[in-house]
Amino acid sequence: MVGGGACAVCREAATQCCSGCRAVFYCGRDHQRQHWKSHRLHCLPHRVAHDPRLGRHLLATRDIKAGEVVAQEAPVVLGPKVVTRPVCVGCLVRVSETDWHACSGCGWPLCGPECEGAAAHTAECRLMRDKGFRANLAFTPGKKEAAFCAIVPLRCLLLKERDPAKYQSLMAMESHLNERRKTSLYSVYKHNIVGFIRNVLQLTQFDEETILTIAAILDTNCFEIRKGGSKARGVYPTAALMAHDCTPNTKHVFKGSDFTIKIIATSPIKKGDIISTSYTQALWGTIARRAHLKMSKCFDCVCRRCADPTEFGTYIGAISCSKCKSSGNGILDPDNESKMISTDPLDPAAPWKCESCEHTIPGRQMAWGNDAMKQELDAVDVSRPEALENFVEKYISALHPKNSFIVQAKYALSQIYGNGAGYELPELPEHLLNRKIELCHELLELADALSPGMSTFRGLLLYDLQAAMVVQAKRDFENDKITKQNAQDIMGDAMKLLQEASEILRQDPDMTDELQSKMTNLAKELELD
Ligand SMILES: C[S@@+](CC[C@H](N)C(=O)[O-])C[C@H]1O[C@@H](n2cnc3c(N)ncnc32)[C@H](O)[C@@H]1O
Repeated sequence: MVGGGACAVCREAATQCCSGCRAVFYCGRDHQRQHWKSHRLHCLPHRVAHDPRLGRHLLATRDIKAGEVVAQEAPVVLGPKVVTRPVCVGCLVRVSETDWHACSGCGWPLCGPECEGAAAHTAECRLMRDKGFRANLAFTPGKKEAAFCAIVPLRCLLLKERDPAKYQSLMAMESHLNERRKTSLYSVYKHNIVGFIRNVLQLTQFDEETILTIAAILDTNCFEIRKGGSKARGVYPTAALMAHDCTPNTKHVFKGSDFTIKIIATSPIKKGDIISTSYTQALWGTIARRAHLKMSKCFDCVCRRCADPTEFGTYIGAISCSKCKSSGNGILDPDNESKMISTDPLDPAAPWKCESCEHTIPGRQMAWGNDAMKQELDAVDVSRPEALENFVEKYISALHPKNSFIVQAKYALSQIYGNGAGYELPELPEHLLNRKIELCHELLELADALSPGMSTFRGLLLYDLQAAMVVQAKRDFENDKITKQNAQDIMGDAMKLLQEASEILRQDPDMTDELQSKMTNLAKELELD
């Protein structure tokens, strides 16, 4: 029981609350029973808890099944990311760098005149017009821009008058401003965000501290939104309370034009368990994930995956042991699978040691090596499969086939083969079709360990794999390589994968139509004329 409120039925002062959500109060059992019929539709299975390490977080108030909706809410504020390719400030869809509509009121990019009156944009547009400010922007094709960084902080500040309750709920969020203030990013924010709001728009009623606090609240709490052609960020007060875990038990999707977030359990969550999300990338090794979480969210992750030097047996952060690979006479043994792992993954300074010999590497050296590999992979043109294949070939022996950098390149390849322009499944040559299937199997094995259950990552891989299997089976049958029975067996297996993928992805609005038509087509193809 937390605090008190008004009884949901009679509005009298009440101290008993619903044990499911703890958000609704009752004066007694009769009114609680009476209210249950309507409340059960809204009673979500979480409550807010607090602990010294996590701060506020969400706990399950009952057992939750995989696939169940845990929470759903509209954003309190929405807008472009800090650094982004140009987007429409009305509906947040990507716009072409060279062909966009300048808002007649303030000059900011819109996708077209129809977004001139977009609700998200009207208040700031009026303000800029009143202040005589007009944005004069030019964008370079393919380049991300920092010009949009002040839009969301401005929208937050404008809430103070337009919707004080929302402003208060925003200002109550964690900011980590003291840690962030010392960073070079916040020196840039002082110039770009504080300068724009206080000097350009003359909103001098907001001091530097308030503006930077808002920027820090956004950096700590925003969800990155990717939906259809839109890329944006938004604050969702309940969803933002979810703690991070590198193997989270939820995923989220965004629905509708208001980008409502829907949080869905990816694995069964027991009553009393922490409801978690991931603030980082599943395919990064522990060094990269922990450094990213420290820099972007100001904490040291100590989750089960981070604490396990093998990362659940995947060895995704490990590298091959160079001593075991070279047999002493200068000849490399490509089949030697000995790996170096951290002696204490929660301590970045701890040495790394081979599992089979006494060879060690200082922790700092591993961190530098990771930075160097990251730079090398970032420099690869990910739209060119040959460049990615060269990267894999160059490093697969020194790293190992399931090392994070190799796996990231393999994931990019699995996306291009079968989906990229010029690499669509029906036209894919046999060797690339085989490669696609091999990559999907390898990545699925990793997903089973690192993003298990109903994660979007697993769902998309299952979906991709079945599509490739169907094309391969049809081709092999047409070329008399397999019998009709063999082909139908493979298609039957593909149908099972598609059913699982559909179960996982059915809540994703971007996938619903495609899944339905795939199921219908595959059911027809099972006939094989
Ligand atoms: C999006 S907020 C979550 C809500 C926050 N705990 C609060 O009290 O407002 C993110 C912050 O929560 C804390 N946090 C979340 N997950 C954590 C974890 N696994 N370990 C330590 N701190 C965590 C960190 O302070 C992080 O910057």
